[in-house]
Amino acid sequence: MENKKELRNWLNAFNLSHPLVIAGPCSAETEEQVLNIAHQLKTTDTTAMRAGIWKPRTRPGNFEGVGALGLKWLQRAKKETGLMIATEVANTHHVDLALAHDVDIFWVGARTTVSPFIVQEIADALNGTDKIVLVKNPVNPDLALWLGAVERFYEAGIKNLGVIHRGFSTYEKTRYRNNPEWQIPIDLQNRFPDLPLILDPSHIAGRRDLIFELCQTALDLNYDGLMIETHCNPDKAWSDAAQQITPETLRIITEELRIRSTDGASVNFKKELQMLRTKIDILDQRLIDTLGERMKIADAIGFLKKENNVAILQRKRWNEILQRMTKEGEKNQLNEEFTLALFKAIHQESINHQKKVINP
Ligand SMILES: O=C(O)C(=O)C[C@]1(C(=O)O)C=C[C@@H](O)C=C1
Repeated sequence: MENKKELRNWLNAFNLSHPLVIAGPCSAETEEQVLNIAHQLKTTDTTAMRAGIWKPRTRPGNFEGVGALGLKWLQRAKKETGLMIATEVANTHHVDLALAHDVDIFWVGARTTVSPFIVQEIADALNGTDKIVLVKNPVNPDLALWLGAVERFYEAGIKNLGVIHRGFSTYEKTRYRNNPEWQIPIDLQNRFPDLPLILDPSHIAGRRDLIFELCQTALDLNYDGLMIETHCNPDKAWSDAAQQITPETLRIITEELRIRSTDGASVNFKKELQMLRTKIDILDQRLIDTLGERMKIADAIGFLKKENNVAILQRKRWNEILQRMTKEGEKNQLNEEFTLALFKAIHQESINHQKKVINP
């Protein structure tokens, strides 16, 4: 699969003056709930209503979705409001039922994207349709697996494709339910700049107070759309209550978001930007030269260790460096996590250099 302008055709056809908004409850619960939310969303920027019909839950015993019955409610919501309808499919049975109920947008969840077998089956079941298929990132931070799933749909003849960034599982507790790892969707954009990219802030945040800032970051990174969980009574939602917002909050959020242009048009902006980028280029060059010099010293230490039969890893020294550098980092307004990650990478490279010296 190669990047091409046509990948955006389905999105361009909407002719929107704002990012695409897909909104709706985590789960369809009752017909009344679905219709109530649909009518409220109709007066917002929403193009498509989402609702989970089959819910993949981490543990058994939780609410697992209303099943096919909910598709009838979605169909009615579509008829009454004109909104498109979107749901998650996780097997071919779901696909058949969603097709039979005229669902417009099919998304593949993070737990499905990890399985090439299931993705292939779903892709084959959708073959020959003109449905929009959105592929969520896999639970693990693996861009190749994510793009591989997209490619399976592409090869199966589905041309209306997009991706949804919903964050990545981590064992460590962070402020997010799923870590955004922004670098991964940025890499994805570099490879497929025309593949529509949608943010799912609800699953990244896991809590509603982070939704706005996540959406703004996405727009600052040129995302094409947002999929936001929206409920008429979020606190009483049957699943993921903490991360859902009301349609009214959705309206406020979309009104307050600042949409950026991909490049500034004014001559002054371009001049100023060029000047600042030149400064960055100079500093980047200095950084890389400095790192090169540091590795030459690591090589020299490697030779010394070899002659004296001393181990590469020197924990005491390494911890001293880490401590000193995180303090220095803070003085320079550098986030501790960043400084640690940077120096861990430098240390690893230094060890790699010494390994080559000691065991050539
Ligand atoms: O000080 C050393 O012994 C080194 O080899 C240098 C260095 C480093 O890159 O700073 C590399 C490996 C050790 O674990 C500690 C520090």
